[in-house]
Amino acid sequence: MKPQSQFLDVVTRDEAERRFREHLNLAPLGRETVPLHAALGRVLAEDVAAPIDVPGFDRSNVDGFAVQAADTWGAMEEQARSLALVGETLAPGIVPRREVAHGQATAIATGGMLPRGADAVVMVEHTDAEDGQVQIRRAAIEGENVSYAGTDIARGETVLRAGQPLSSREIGVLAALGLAEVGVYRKPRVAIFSTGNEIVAPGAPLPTGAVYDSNAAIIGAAVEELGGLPVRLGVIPDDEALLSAALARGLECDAVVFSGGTSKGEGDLSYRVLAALGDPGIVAHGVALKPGKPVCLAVTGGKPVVILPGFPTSAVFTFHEFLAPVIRAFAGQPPERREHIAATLPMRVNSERGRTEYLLVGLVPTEQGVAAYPMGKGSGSVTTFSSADGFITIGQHTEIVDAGAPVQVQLLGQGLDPADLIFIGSHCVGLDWLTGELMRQGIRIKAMNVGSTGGLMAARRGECDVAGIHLMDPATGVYNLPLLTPGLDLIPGYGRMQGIVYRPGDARFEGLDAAAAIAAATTQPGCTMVNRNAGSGTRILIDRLLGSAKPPGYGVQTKSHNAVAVAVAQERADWGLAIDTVARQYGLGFIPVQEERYDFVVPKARRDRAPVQAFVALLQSAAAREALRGLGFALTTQPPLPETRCISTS
Ligand SMILES: Nc1nc2c(c(=O)[nH]1)N[C@H]1C(S)=C(S)[C@@H](COP(=O)(O)OP(=O)(O)OC[C@H]3O[C@@H](n4cnc5c(N)ncnc54)[C@H](O)[C@@H]3O)O[C@H]1N2
Ligand code: MOO
Repeated sequence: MKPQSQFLDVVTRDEAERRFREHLNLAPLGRETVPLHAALGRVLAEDVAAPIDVPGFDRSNVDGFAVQAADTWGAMEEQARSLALVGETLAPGIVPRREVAHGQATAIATGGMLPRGADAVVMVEHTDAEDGQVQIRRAAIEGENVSYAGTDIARGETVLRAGQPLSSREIGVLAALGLAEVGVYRKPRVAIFSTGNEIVAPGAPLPTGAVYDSNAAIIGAAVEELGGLPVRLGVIPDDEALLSAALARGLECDAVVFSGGTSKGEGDLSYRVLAALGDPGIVAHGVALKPGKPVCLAVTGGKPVVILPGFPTSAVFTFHEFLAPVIRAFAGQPPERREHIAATLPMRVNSERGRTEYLLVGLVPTEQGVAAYPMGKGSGSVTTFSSADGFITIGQHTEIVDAGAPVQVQLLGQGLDPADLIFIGSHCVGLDWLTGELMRQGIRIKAMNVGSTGGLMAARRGECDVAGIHLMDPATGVYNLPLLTPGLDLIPGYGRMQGIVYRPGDARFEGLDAAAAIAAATTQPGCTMVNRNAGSGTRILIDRLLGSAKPPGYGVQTKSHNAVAVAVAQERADWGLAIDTVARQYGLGFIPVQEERYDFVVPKARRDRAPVQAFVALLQSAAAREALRGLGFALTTQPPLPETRCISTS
């Protein structure tokens, strides 16, 4: 076997950033003029000084009569002052011709231009006009109901400054000044592509073993969010000539970013293509970061060129860490303001020594403050980044962060927006249906899938409203109920039939009952199983069925019903245990073994919260029961009576 080249120079995050920025000019790239209607979201490239006064004349704010205030003094309801009308009506846009002298008044509309001599306007409600006279029934003071010229914006005043992002409000100001176009920073053009023979553009069919290109979509949208213009070059196969050509096209833009093939494995060509760049070329390849270790940073002729690791979480993190601030600066956007909040880690976390680790977390408000749940699905996950609220940084010298440790969470969005109802526990498509219905009722839901045991722990700590669990007590064989502790209620859920899954037509299983199928599975040579993780209810059932037998594949411990089904469908294994709803999804054969209970644990202290009650009511509704039955779950025919529906332990 040919020796693998290793990362030659793994540097710290800060050192990588220093080297990268040393060769970049973090300033706007240039400016252009755009019409006002195209200015939304752009960044002003120049200070804007008002070319006119706004308003441009002394303006009446009401419909009424322009007067000299002194003429109205002493006027009251029962003691009106009579003024002579000058015989002109000042609608908006009319330039007054006649002066208002002592003892006179002019009819004026809201927005009308105040005539010479007048210094106040009396509202029409406080007057009566007839025969060329107006009776004033309320006194006015000088300036009453008048906006003087330039009070809103004075000519020459700097109203907006360079660097100001333009929202609808600023655009309104520019329009009020009569500006039809505005000078903004030009958007940096960022070339984006993905590499890998296995990467397929969304919309195309997905061959087995292939992966949809999520990185280019995430990065393209992020570039737009940062004020840049993505130039999408698509998916480039693992071919050095094609990659070089894509890079050359990319370098016509202001920056180039692509993902995959940086970790120096077989077929990882990306960094080799970058190695041909000079002035100065690659500045860092390998950063002591998790996720993101294989990120490769280069600069050529002042243009940043970055290879992101292929794994989506790693790609997004390293993009935001290194390239996002550069794109912002090129676009003239102000630097990002990063908000932190203090939280507590509910469970122990192990970290890799020698790498600064960014751990994505979901935040849950509790009585004691905020709990930060690790959302770790690994660097390969696409969903972690979108469902996390923030991340904590674990220093490169820390190996363990204990449960209960205080942590600082860097928020990904603006502020913490707590949900109305928090589910922590095991995932189930039945629960997906229920949460969808609750969301339609306007209830904001946060759901974290951490497994049954994690959910039960969260409920015990009072960190969730509802934990969906399916845990068998090994001593009694009873699901869920024996595991309750004081302070928890059990809301009965539904039954999920567990059974042996196999490929339809497999003569080793077809037509057998559970006992015969297990006997066949453990005696037929080469018949391979896929196991479940220790601690799961399904694993307990598997071990009961197998007794002392350990067939091939016993050591392969997947973490979900879906993973079992996929392994069997794709022929990495011949049989396993999963629930029938999942078996049906994957078109597998199914031999029923035993029903498991999927129930809901609710902390008593949260039982009376309106969203919890809405959940319980929904669960017991006829519509929900019908829908759950339709999904293949087992429900008792009669819902339990309200008094008995919740089984308490205290
Ligand atoms: N022997 C070692 N192997 C690996 C190391 C290591 O140090 N030694 N580092 C690991 C780390 S850390 C990471 S991160 C990954 C990154 O590897 P690459 O940048 O070379 O990425 P690929 O191998 O091309 O892909 C990884 C993974 O991501 C999927 N992928 C790629 N592009 C996309 C895309 N555009 N959209 C969605 N998913 C994508 C790809 O199919 C792979 O599954 O390397 C480790 N290995
Ligand atoms: O850096 Mo990799 O991103 O640990 O998975």
